[in-house]
Amino acid sequence: MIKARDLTRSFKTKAGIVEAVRGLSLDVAEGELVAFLGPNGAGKSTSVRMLTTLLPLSSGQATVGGHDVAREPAAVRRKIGYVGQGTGSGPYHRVRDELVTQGQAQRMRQRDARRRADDLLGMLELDGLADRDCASLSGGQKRRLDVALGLMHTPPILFLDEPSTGLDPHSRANLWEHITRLRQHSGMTIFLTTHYLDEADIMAERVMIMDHGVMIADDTPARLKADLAGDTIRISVLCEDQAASAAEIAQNLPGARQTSADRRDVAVTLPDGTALLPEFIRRLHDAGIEAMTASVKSPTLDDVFLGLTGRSLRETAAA
Ligand SMILES: Nc1ncnc2c1ncn2[C@@H]1O[C@H](COP(=O)(O)OP(=O)(O)OP(=O)(O)O)[C@@H](O)[C@H]1O
Repeated sequence: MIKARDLTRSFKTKAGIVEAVRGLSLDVAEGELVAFLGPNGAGKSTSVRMLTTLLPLSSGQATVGGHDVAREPAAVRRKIGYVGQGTGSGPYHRVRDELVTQGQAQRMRQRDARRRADDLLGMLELDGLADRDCASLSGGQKRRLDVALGLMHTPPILFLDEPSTGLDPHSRANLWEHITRLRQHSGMTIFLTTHYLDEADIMAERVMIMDHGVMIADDTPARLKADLAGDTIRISVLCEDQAASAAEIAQNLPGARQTSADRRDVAVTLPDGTALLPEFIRRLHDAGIEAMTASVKSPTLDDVFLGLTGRSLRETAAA
């Protein structure tokens, strides 16, 4: 559904050339939900803007919905819905009118646009708000209207650029409930950029991570976490002088990657912590060391980014 090969995009600025995207290649199959992650300035929006025909490519090639983004931009636009960060509705228009106007801009007949608007209002639970001014909607309702606007022409591919930024956790969950339901209903392909790592982890079947204009990882969240981060077992021992021996035992566990000892606490990162914890406790016991506390922590996508770059995505985003 989406295919890109060696996409590049640079910008001329007063300070020199900014290479925002440097040789991006990706494939997204029909019906997939893919999340695009990366710190600020990684090149995500530039990539999405190229794929959605909003920005010309510097070089490379991309097809979306079977059409070349550079040579057939109008055909691409018919195949995609785009919900950007600042997309939106005119504040003084009524919700249903806004949808119908959008449909007509997409060359739908008025009758079809009205019917589609009513369907989407129902699916996104906005039907009670059809006659309200857009300006009076809550943040969550507004985002659902943005999604409805992007879907008026029934596109098979939906680009969502940070759809839930600024929403409270309840509204985020609610938006995702609706997007999931729409997807089950229509089998849409969804390309999502988000700053919320938990959102990407839970919602996406595949995660692509960008950094400094290049793709540095592309896999399912589960495989990324198992291959690039791993579980962390933490134990505490009775006294500080046992910690170094405990760390040595930890380092010899199958697949152990990284161990650390801090006073009475020892941590080890390895592929399957839950399965290896009893073995670790047994080896400690054989060496005359008792674990006073023990826990296993599953990795997050932030641990994956940290493993790849040595930086935390959360902290980079906050900075
Ligand atoms: N029109 C432009 N002119 C000059 N530089 C630009 C322009 N658009 C983007 N850039 C630069 O290109 C790089 C990538 O920006 P981009 O917006 O694609 O990153 P991003 O990953 O989407 O970041 P964010 O998460 O903050 O939205 C940044 O260094 C940015 O400053």
